[in-house]
This record gives sequence, C-alpha cells and structure tokens, in this order.
Amino acid sequence: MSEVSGASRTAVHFGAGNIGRGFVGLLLHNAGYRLVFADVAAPLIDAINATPSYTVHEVGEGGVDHVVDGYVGVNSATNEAELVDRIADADIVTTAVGPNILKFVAPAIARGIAARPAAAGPLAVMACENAINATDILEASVRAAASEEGLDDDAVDARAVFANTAVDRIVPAQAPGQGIDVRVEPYFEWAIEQGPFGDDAPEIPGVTWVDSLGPYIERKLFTVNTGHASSAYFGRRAGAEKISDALALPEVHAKVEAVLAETKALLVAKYGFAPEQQQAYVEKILGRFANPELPDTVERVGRAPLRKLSRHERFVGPAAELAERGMPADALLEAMGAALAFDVPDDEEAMRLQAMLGGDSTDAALAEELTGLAPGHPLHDAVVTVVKEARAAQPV
Ligand SMILES: NC(=O)c1ccc[n+]([C@@H]2O[C@H](COP(=O)([O-])OP(=O)(O)OC[C@H]3O[C@@H](n4cnc5c(N)ncnc54)[C@H](O)[C@@H]3O)[C@@H](O)[C@H]2O)c1
Ligand SMILES: O=P(O)(O)OC[C@@H](O)[C@@H](O)[C@H](O)[C@H](O)CO
Repeated sequence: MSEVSGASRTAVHFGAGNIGRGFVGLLLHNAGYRLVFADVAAPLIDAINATPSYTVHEVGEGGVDHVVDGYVGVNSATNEAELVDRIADADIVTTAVGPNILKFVAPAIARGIAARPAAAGPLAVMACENAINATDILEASVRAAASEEGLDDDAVDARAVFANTAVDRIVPAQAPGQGIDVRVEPYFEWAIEQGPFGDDAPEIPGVTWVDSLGPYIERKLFTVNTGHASSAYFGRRAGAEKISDALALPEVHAKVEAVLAETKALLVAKYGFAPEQQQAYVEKILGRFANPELPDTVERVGRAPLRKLSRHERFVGPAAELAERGMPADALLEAMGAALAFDVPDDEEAMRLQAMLGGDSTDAALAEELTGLAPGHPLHDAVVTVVKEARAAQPV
C-alpha cells in the first residue's frame, strides 16, 4: 500500500478492474487525488495493497507509460466500516463496476454521505459505466439508502453532487502474471456534465466538461459500443478470437460498417451532428478497434449479451428509434441475430440467453422479454423474426 501523505484531496473509486485502474484511477491520480480503490475481489485488493505503484502501458501508436502511486485498497465486501469512513472524508466517489452492480455499492455511499462532517464540502458522485445516465441510476439507489439512514433529499443535496459521465477508453482483460499493471489504448475521453457543479467542478485534467451529456453518451454508446459489440458477435460467429482479427475479416468489417451507417443516420437526424464529422468519428473508432497491439477479445467485448440486448442499450436503443422514424435498421437486426448466437460457457448471461432460446416461451414473448419491445412497436415483428431464426440455428 502506498498512500500519498501530501495529497490533500481523496477519491474513492469502486471497481479496481480494467477501466478503474487503467483510466479513472489514472486520471484522478494525475489530478493529484489520493486514491482509495474499493472492490469485492479479495486477491485484487491484496495485490493493490502489496504493490506501491503500478504502470498503465498505453499500447499502439503514440502510447506511453504512466506510473500510478498513492493509493490504498479496501475490501468493500468485508470492510464496510473503513469504506464508510473513507467516503465520509473524500472529495470524489467514482464507480466502474458495471451498471447492474450500482445498486450494491449505493448503501456504502449513502452511509458515507450520512457520516460526512457538516463542514465538509459536497461529495462529487460520478458513475463511469457504459450506460445512459448511469449516475442517475446510482443516485436513485443512494437516495433510497440515505433515507434509511435518516437523510431526506434536502440533506443529500447539501452533502453530495451527482453528475452523469461518459467514459471512453478500450481497456482489455489483462493477461495473467503482470500484477496490477494495465495495458490500455492511447485514446481516451471522459465527458462529465458541468451543470450539477455550477462553478465548483473538480479540477481533473483531461476531462471534457459538457453542458448536455445526452448527445455525448448516445454518440459514444451507439458508435463505439454498438460497433464494438457488433465486431465481437459477427467476429465470434466467423471464428475470430481477437477484436482486431475480427475486423481484419472483410465480411465482418463490412457488416460493422453497415451497422455504424445506421447509427450514424440516427445520430445525424436526432442531434444534428454533421455527417462528415460523424463519419470521421466512425473511422477513428474502427481504427481503434483494429489496433493489433491491443489484446482485446470477442469474449470480453461481447460479455453480458442480455444487458447488451436490453431496451435502452447499444442495439435495441438505436434500432427502435430508427424504426420509430421509419428509417432502416436491418444491419442492427442482423447484429442482434449474431448476439443471440453468443454462447460463451464462462459468461453467465450468455448461458442464460441460450437457455431462454431453448425454452418453451413463444418467439413473440421471448422477443419482448429480451428487448422490452411490446407488440405494436414498429421493430417488434422484425425482432420476433430474428429470435425465430436464432432458435432454428441453435445446435440440437
Ligand atoms: N474496459 C473498458 O474498455 C471499459 C471502457 C469504458 C467503460 N467501461 C465500463 O466500466 C465498467 C467496468 O468495466 P471493466 O472493464 O473495468 O470491468 P472489470 O470486470 O475489469 O472491473 C469491474 C470491477 O468491479 C468489481 N466489482 C464487482 N462488484 C463490485 C461491488 N459490489 N463493489 C465493488 N467492486 C465490485 C469487480 O471485482 C471488478 O474488479 C463497466 O460498466 C464497463 O462497461 C469499460
Ligand atoms: O463494457 P461493456 O461490456 O459495456 O462493453 C464492452 C466494450 O465495448 C467496452 O468495454 C469498451 O471497451 C469501452 O466502452 C470503450 O470505451
């Protein structure tokens, strides 16, 4: 463990995994924060506390190394009392645990807020997850837990500020044997909404402060993550293991381009992005996926297919809006079909998905269960067809 004694500000970060160590932790460290990594993985917390510094290796063109020190790890499953004390004293709380885990970290944040000394300034709370308005989801759970601690909404407002963010940096699963070092791509973007902070936003070099996060997060999720997931699902079906190998297959590349042409049409129509600017963004992203030095796999990028196929996520979100506008979504539907074939044994959601496909519910009921699209929605019938085809293709 190696806490920086001189640092006067502290950030507690939930989730000491890939993006936690390789991006959010790095930027907060560079901003001069003493870091507290909170995680439920005991071996990871032990390794963090046994290692005085770690290196973030940027791989690919222009990549450099960054050393992070001045941190401590807290096991949030077994040591809530220390965690609550740390949050009570902190300036910032961030998360990168996965959108479905936010409800589990909320109670400790609420208790930390409740234990804050009256004179402490408000705690900045920012979820850094791939989900639209993830901080709003976290905030709702924190407020519910805070009310159990006797804090009403006014008391929470006096002690905490919640801001939505969009984070973009590809951080693959890390190879065993490299300790807590992390390999990442050189590119990054961390957009945070300015409004909740007024003139008192925390100073974090590298952050892009924005007035309205909606266009940023949708552009990121429906371009980077839609394209990434499409590469994973089409790539896996074509036998590729790495994302860069998947994109090197001309038929996969063409399918991913077709998907991104559809989301581009939506983003241009919805937010008025200049078509040539969005195209440049798409091409930059395809170049990032193709980075051969990034050991990123179709299994990591395709992980949790039930989450990725859900109503407001990277496939159904844009496809539903396209259909509502009378615009085509055929390539997105094809990608959803490829997602339904994702049957990685170690992926709990993939196994649940395969069991659902093999189950007794009708195609229409299963389509609605998976995507949240009710009969009558302009995309519903096409999704039922995709489900029917996926069932027919399931191995017997
Ligand atoms: N890796 C990327 O390229 C990337 C980029 C942008 C955003 N994200 C988003 O960041 C989030 C994390 O992704 P990741 O790739 O770092 O995953 P990861 O699996 O590497 O890290 C998640 C960490 O959260 C920990 N965790 C799980 N439950 C917890 C709990 N209740 N309390 C505290 N810690 C808990 C896990 O032990 C793990 O260490 C996801 O929402 C992901 O979409 C990832
Ligand atoms: O983290 P997920 O499972 O939502 O999505 C997998 C990848 O697409 C994702 O982690 C990207 O690498 C990241 O969003 C890039 O900014």
